[in-house]
Amino acid sequence: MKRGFLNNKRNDTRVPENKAPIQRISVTDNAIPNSPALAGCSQQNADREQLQFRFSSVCRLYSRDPAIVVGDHRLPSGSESSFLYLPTENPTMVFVAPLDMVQAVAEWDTIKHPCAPLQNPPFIVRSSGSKGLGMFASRAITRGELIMRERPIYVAHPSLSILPDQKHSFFISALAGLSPASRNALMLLRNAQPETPDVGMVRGILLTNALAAKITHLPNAPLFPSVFPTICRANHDCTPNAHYVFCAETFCGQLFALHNMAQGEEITIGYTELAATKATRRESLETKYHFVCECSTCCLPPERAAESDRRREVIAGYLASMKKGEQFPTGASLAQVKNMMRWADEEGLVEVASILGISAWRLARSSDDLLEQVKMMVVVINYARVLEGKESVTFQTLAKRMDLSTEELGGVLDSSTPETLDYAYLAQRLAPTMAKSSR
Ligand SMILES: C[S@@+](CC[C@H](N)C(=O)[O-])C[C@H]1O[C@@H](n2cnc3c(N)ncnc32)[C@H](O)[C@@H]1O
Repeated sequence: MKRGFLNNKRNDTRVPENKAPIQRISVTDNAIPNSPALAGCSQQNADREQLQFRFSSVCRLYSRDPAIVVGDHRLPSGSESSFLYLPTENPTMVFVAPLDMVQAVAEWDTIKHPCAPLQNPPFIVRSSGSKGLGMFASRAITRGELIMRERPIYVAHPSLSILPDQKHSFFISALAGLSPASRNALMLLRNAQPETPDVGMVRGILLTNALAAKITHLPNAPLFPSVFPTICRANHDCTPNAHYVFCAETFCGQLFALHNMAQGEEITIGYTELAATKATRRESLETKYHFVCECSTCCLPPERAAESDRRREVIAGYLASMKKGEQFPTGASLAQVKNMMRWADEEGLVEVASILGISAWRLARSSDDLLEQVKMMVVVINYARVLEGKESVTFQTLAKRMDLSTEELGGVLDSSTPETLDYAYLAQRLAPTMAKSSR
């Protein structure tokens, strides 16, 4: 048991001054939402059934609409953690963070309303053999198509998602105010983590399934580990055919198709850095997710595997030098980056190719080569459409920079072979905008 856990005499149950227009209620100990969530829920197996989802006895209701509960200061996180349940009538999501962040998110009106479910999403969830469950295309899917969009069930500040799981006390309180349906969905997810004193069942589920959410509305916020009931069923592949991206505007996780898929094909995402050798990828997957990857890239014949490793390693080196804050490493040439983009494309690594595309675009801009700038801009905008969809802020911002009418932009994007585009015409059309943006 954590030393001093029971002897903690701290009775200061004050919460910071409420700046937000949140309907704060008078704070009394044990005043927790009268949620059906307290009733406990049926679980996948006996262990899971034994968990009783109750707020810790000194969690306090801070606001009823939206429902915010200030965590018991004796919980492992200390007094900082708060739980925001949204929407209030049927809480399908809990947002776990320090109170000021919870308040900021609670003020953000759009997330109080559930996102509209996709009509007839093109997949089913079924067994994928030794991998457990997986997502499979229920019809042909086209590159760039939105496969799934859904709200997370659990979103936590990273400092609160790495807490030790002794007796599950923190997580049990965090999940207590969720609707039984949401809590069940979370508890039914796979737990691939070996049990240790610090990694119990709930934390194991979170570690196995969490995907990153970039909450752009919170300035300088880190990436929030987030758990989704369906998207988290997607298995890993070192050449995935789908891309997960979080949309802060709708507060939804989204899955986009990176390649055309046939009916019955498994829908996969990348859990780890894909611009890396097979040995590095496998080591990372084994450490974090406890499986040995046997995807088709990991099972290539030796010669092709060596070539794939060589390409991915060169790209990894380039990306690593970019991460040091450079737009492109000193001495990088456009031809070199375009060659790596071709490799990434041939490897089927769309996200990697798009990052290289941005670097190539910047190199073209620095060289004042208008035609190359336009070519790279078209490449980058096409990748943005495939990876994040036309509604995304990334795509919209890039489209704005193209300064084309919707019709012209449509022509640029719908061209199945960008090589046949009339770049000279485009360069002429875009010259004034380019001149402005490089100033
Ligand atoms: C987020 S879950 C994916 C969905 C999971 N298969 C299920 O049944 O819900 C991640 C876990 O699925 C399994 N998994 C995912 N991709 C795999 C792969 N390529 N090979 C083997 N197991 C995999 C591993 O146990 C991993 O820790």
